[in-house]
Amino acid sequence: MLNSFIAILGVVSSVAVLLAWKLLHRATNPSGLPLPPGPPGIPLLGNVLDINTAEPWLTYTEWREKYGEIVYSQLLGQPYIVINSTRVARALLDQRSAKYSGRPALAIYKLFSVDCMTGLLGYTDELRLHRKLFHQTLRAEAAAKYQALYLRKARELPERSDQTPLLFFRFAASVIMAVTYGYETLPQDDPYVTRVQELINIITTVALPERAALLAAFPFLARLPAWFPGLSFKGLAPHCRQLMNQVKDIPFEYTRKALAAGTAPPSMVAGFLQNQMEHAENTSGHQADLERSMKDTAASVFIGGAETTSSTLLTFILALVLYPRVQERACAEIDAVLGSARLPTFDDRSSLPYVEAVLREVLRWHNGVPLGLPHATTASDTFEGYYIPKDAIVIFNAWGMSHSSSDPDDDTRFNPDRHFLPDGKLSPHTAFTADPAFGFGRRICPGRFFADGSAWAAIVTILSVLRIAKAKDAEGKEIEVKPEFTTGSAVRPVPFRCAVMGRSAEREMCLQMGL
Ligand code: HEM
Repeated sequence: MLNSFIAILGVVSSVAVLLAWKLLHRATNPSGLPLPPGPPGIPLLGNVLDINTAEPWLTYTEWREKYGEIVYSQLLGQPYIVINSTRVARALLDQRSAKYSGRPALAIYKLFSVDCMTGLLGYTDELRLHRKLFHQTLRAEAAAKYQALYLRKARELPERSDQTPLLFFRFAASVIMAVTYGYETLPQDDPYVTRVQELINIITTVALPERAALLAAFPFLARLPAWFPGLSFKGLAPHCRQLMNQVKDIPFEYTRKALAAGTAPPSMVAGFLQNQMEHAENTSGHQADLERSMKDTAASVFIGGAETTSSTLLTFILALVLYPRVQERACAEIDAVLGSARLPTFDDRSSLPYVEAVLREVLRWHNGVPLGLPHATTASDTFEGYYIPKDAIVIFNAWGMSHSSSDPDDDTRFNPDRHFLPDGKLSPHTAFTADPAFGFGRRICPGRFFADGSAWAAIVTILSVLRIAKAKDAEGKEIEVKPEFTTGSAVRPVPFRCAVMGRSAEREMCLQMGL
């Protein structure tokens, strides 16, 4: 339906938009330099029909073979620059971040009221304020303060291991809720967690890039009713707006009340509110604005962190099922360092390099946001003889960057050994928080240190206490599992069966006794 609708609109408006685009393009390319190479496309639609919409990163990786590390394409008149190598991403997104840190202002975000989220803001003062608030709580040294919390929550995982994959979302959500609002989530059916989960489902399945491109090319569509052919997805917008408000307001008010009652533990929001109260006379003029920004930032922590962390952990379990030798080696390393009667802590981290390599490999093998979030140019630029227009959407193909060796079979293999140098030391170049999966420049993921600590705590605890294997059918035959992932802008393994068994009675005892 969406494709046919695009086609109809395309025929009607192609000539006008094509001419307008060409005029605009000529006017903004005074240098006469060529655009980066890319697929030819057809009038108006551009390259819409060339892209594998389920797994666009595969199309972009193919384009790398044909056109190179930087590719120009066009969707419905909107210029897209695809960056296919870390070399070019560092040169443009890191080193020229002043021009490459915008985000596309897409009508679909406004329609669903998610345009206030940090990840979707343009490079504005508001964004800088959000990032400052993030930095106070989530920078490397601050995130390290939560290690005890990560471990406490991770140690609840084995007890409830029959409930994967929901379990991992709840784990991520409960750590994030504690850090952001000082709120302890319920083990099941927590009302806040359920709302965020629903909101994330809507955002990741409805706000698809091709829909965004459609609304960007034809803004009037945002005003047409949801019964209009091809626009049924708009029917979810009112519910999404309502959810968004609840996700921002309810936990915020929880922390405010807890603070007033003197029962609030330290958290991002409690710290902010305390600071507001202490400096009320300085902030009175813009107190309401500041509070709105804090609400948006806090909700962005949850929305940005919960799904990404939980999909990372599900991918880890999938890797354990598919690569039992990796699991054996990681467990052997843990047993050799810990002995049998204690659980790992962050003090053990540097003595567990293979576990570290497993964590890095999870992100390299299949990260949950294969194309990251799109950047946008805020000024035109030239790079290696090519012209890059202003207001171009710039996509970095993080998946392609970690699948770029000369041996594609090796790229698709889960192999933690690739993170070791020949002398047996971990490579300094593949640190978890430096992975292209976290993005680049001024928009790099501010939650990466948090993700690093919480994911490490979860995987080392699971490896210490549990053994994950293929599930068996009624006849005792192993059920085969394929490494398949969902599609959309945020992905996770498709549901798969696995067997979860205890592997150390002594460590389980430690868990039960809270040691
Ligand atoms: C493995 C887990 C994670 C992955 C793979 C991931 C990935 C990303 C990526 C690719 C971006 C966009 C970067 C760019 O535009 O260059 C991003 C942005 C963001 N992430 Fe993460 N992230 C993860 C965990 C987290 C966590 C745990 C949090 C919060 C605690 C978080 C909060 C955010 C926010 C707020 C942004 C928007 C930043 C901005 O637009 O300036 N992320 N993340």
